[in-house]
Amino acid sequence: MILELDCGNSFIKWRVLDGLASEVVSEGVVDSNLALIESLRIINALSLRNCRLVSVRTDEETGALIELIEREFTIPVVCAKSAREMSGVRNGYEDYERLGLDRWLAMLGGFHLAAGDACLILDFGTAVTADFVAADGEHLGGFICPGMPLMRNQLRTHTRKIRYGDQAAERALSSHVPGRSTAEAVERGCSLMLRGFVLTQLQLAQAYWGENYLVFITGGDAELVGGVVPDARVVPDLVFVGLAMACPLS
Ligand SMILES: Nc1ncnc2c1ncn2[C@@H]1O[C@H](COP(=O)(O)OP(=O)(O)O)[C@@H](O)[C@H]1O
Ligand SMILES: CC(C)(COP(=O)(O)O)[C@@H](O)C(=O)NCCC(=O)O
Ligand SMILES: [K+]
Repeated sequence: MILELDCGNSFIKWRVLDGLASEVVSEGVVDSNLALIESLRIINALSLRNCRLVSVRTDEETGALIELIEREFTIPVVCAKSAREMSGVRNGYEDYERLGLDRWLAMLGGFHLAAGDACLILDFGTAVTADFVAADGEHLGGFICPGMPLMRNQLRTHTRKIRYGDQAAERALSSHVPGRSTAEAVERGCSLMLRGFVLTQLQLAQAYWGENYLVFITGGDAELVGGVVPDARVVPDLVFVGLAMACPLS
């Protein structure tokens, strides 16, 4: 079995594949290294052989997680690395190592799934990112802005009176009409910012490629922009698609 990890700024997304890497045996989202180990320990008949991971955390944090996994399961761990070019995609950053590895892998996955079309890849996590990959594999660049958790927390941290609970937040997003409570006003306001961001990305993609492009949406908060792009492909495991391409296990 293969353990796959996508270590974002807030959460670790994990999944266990069968020996042939063809089926997902188990998967989850955790907020710490220890929670990850606990989630894995309770899987019946777990027999890990390899681990591959991608991380946007510091080298120290990533190193500590790798050590923990090696110690706990005695398996080799491979880590996705930056590249100037891979699987037909050319990294568009001036300094290619600065491009977030989760973005890079989502691009590899998206370009692969697009099978020759240009693509716009949108990732809704702690941060929100947009990346443009032309049909010839050229990465034109992208955008980074705060995601829902950051926008919400900034408002809470820098105002005195924006305070509300998780349940009110959840209820607030049942519609996008002007809010009549703080929770509704903030949740709907931030959600509309994300939706507006998406529409702007679509305009740009259209200016580049007309109608000839695909939109991929991924990340834990992907559902916040559900319906904004009717033709988009929502691919929750897009980073894992790219991870398998960047870290093949023989
Ligand atoms: N099972 C889950 N556990 C935690 N967060 C989740 C879960 N499912 C969806 N989310 C949403 O995902 C968001 C985080 O997205 P994610 O892509 O995991 O971020 P990152 O990669 O930056 O850690 C949270 O704001 C939360 O709303
Ligand atoms: C943009 C990101 C913070 C997104 O991280 P996430 O929200 O998925 O945790 C991450 O890809 C990152 O740290 N990138 C490095 C900076 C860059 O891509 O230019
Ligand atoms: K991510």
